[in-house]
Amino acid sequence: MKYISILGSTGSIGRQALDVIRNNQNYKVVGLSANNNIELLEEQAQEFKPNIIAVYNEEKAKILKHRLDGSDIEVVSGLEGLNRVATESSANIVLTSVVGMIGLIPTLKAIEHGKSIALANKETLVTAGKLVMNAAKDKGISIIPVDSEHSAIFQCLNTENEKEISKIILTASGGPFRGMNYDEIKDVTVKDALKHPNWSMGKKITIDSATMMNKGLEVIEAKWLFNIDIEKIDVVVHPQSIVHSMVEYVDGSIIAQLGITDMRIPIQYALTYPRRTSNNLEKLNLSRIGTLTFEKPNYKTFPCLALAYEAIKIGGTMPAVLNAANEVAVDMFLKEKIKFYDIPRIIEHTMEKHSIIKEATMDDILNSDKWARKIISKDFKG
Ligand SMILES: NC(=O)C1=CN([C@@H]2O[C@H](COP(=O)(O)OP(=O)(O)OC[C@H]3O[C@@H](n4cnc5c(N)ncnc54)[C@H](OP(=O)(O)O)[C@@H]3O)[C@@H](O)[C@H]2O)C=CC1
Ligand SMILES: CC(=O)[C@@H](O)[C@H](O)COP(=O)(O)O
Ligand SMILES: [Mn+2]
Repeated sequence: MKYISILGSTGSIGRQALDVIRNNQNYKVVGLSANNNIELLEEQAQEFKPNIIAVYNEEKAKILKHRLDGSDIEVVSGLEGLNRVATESSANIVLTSVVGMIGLIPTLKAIEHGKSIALANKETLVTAGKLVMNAAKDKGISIIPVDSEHSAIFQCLNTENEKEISKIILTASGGPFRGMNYDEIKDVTVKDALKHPNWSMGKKITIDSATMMNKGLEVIEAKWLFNIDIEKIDVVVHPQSIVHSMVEYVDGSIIAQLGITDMRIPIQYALTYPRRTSNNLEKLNLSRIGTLTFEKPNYKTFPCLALAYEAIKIGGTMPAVLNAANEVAVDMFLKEKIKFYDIPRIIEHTMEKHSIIKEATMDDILNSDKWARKIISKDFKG
């Protein structure tokens, strides 16, 4: 039996993970968490009977605590609450599926407590990849990727010699605005940007896919996860999202992982690794799909992808600044306070103003994140 805590159980990944667990008798849920959605969290708690649940929002936590009074489930709140769920003593694996850099500290705490990590929260590695991977190495714990591209690469690397890799090729759907030009995209609405062609996901990552920042964040995530030079990470647009990513070897062979667009497959793989288990999900029918196509990304129309490459090449605290600026800008776009191309404009402006710290400590990273958020509220919210 494996014991799991899920950070962000009410989100898209969290809900799908619970669905995987419903069909897998080898898992017992011991911790769950949400930000605000206490209705769903309560339902999940009643079904899975964890030892502890965390609600980030203090007021909502009080309400849920009152409702669950007399039950065996402990209700905790705030960042401290997330840390408690991440380090719950009976958990041996933690699925990090909160959105945003709020996932960083609980993930680190889980690592420090020797928990295996099933990593969906890409912002953790984007902001502090070096420190997080070093902490995992020191503790001898594994980080198994959940992000579909990284799960694919992880599977393509299995059994191969790392020295023989010539590059990693991340596939990108191109998002809802693939093939369109600046004039066609500049006035898009939030509703337009939330129409991902292939995947059903949370709002923040769906906007990231539309700007292609998602692929930029994934390039950085891949660099740290697979310990590979940024020059060896390529992006190719693959509108069908069937090839989840590829690894090219020095002899010219490319190994790819293919599958339907259902996150329950990489989630299940991360939970059952190194074994594979059967499930009731639809199987990929290649003859029905017929054609798989590939094209170059358009860095001009999607400047966020270029900004992410720039941030990781600069290194130090810059990726944390890129990430913070992106989180704030996406939130402003979702609230209809800014237009689509203001997202890369805000990120670029914030990166230009930042004085980077090269050998960054965790405090440097957290302070740079705070600095970026403050600068944006000063320069753009007036
Ligand atoms: N969805 C997908 O298919 C994929 C997602 N990912 C990555 O996985 C992560 C989660 O994405 P996704 O599931 O789509 O996101 P969602 O927005 O659907 O869910 C986010 C989860 O995090 C919780 N949360 C949000 N803010 C906070 C906070 N401040 N403190 C504590 N909890 C918080 C939410 O709680 P509440 O419900 O109460 O708001 C919810 O449980 C992201 O990093 C994303 O990039 C990676 C690959 C695919
Ligand atoms: C499902 C998943 O892993 C997402 O990150 C997805 O890849 C987003 O699609 P884009 O390729 O459009 O960014
Ligand atoms: Mn992905």
